[in-house]
Amino acid sequence: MTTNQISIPKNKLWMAAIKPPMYSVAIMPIWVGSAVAFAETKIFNGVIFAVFITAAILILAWENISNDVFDAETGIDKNKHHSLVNLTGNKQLMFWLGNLCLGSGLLGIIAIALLQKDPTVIGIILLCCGLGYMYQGPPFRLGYQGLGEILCFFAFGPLGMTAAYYSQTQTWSITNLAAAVIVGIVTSLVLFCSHFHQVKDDIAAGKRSPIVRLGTAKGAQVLVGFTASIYPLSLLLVVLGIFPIWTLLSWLSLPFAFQLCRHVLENHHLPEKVSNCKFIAVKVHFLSCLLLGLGFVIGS
Ligand SMILES: C/C(=C\COP(=O)(O)OP(=O)(O)O)CCC[C@H](C)CCC[C@H](C)CCCC(C)C
Ligand SMILES: O=C(O)C1=CC(=O)c2ccccc2C1=O
Repeated sequence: MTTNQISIPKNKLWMAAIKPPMYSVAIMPIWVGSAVAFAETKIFNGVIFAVFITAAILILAWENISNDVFDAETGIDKNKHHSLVNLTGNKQLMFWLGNLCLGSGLLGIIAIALLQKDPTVIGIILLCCGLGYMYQGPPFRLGYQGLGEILCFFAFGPLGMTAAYYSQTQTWSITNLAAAVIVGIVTSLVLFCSHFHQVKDDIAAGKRSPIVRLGTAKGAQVLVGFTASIYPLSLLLVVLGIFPIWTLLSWLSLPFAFQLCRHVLENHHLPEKVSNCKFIAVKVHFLSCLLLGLGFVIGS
């Protein structure tokens, strides 16, 4: 532990460990999927929406708590003072707390399936949880091979949003899948950003994150490409008549997208400066998804 790190107040470490802003990534697929469902069918069940959002938050809490548990086993988090395992010194407790969150989240999903008299949503969410486990759990640990962003895209994009749409309508939708591509990309951007400041620890632990593979300079260019892609993509979907014109409201997130790209292009090689880029990416994600969903509701 360096002197610098010792001086971080405990409450700040706890906030960094719990990562409250990150939970918007669990909420947005449910919001956008339900908004597309409302736009297409005029169906909205508030109880199912509220239960699904609570369940998604609990499932993401499991993902994050178990991430600290599994990372404690590989040693990659030995310098991460805001790891829940390092903060509590009790890996077993964290393991069971994570499982409690997963169990409670899945109970919410089961409740939705019972209300619908249809197990489809359970199947889709179990698939998402499977991807979440494969990201970090043995023997897979696919995140260590740089495959996390692909898993993330499918879990929060096509799968998560299909589950949300289905939970409202018990049908499927191509428009929802098109919106899921945007939500999936912007969620994976958050994960991609989280690697820039961790290159040294990742290499030491044998984790070949996308930034370890590409290098920080190329990684910054890839980030700009993917960030920029969501805006013309949404425009194209409007021009093709698949999205209502109001979905272009999501372009109001552009100032944060510019801030993100500029910040990472300038600081990709400076861990202490680039470390906050994940939270700028969360702002891009939050605003673009919030407004995308709103565009569907207003345009319906
Ligand atoms: C735990 C995640 C990232 C943290 O990664 P990392 O190990 O680099 O972090 P630290 O440096 O802080 O240690 C996120 C991983 C996301 C995963 C690929 C997919 C998760 C799927 C969810 C379980 C499904 C939720 C879906 C929802 C819509 C119901
Ligand atoms: O702690 C993190 O870095 C992340 C946590 C998390 O739950 C998540 C979910 C979806 C995309 C990215 C991330 C993280 O980066």
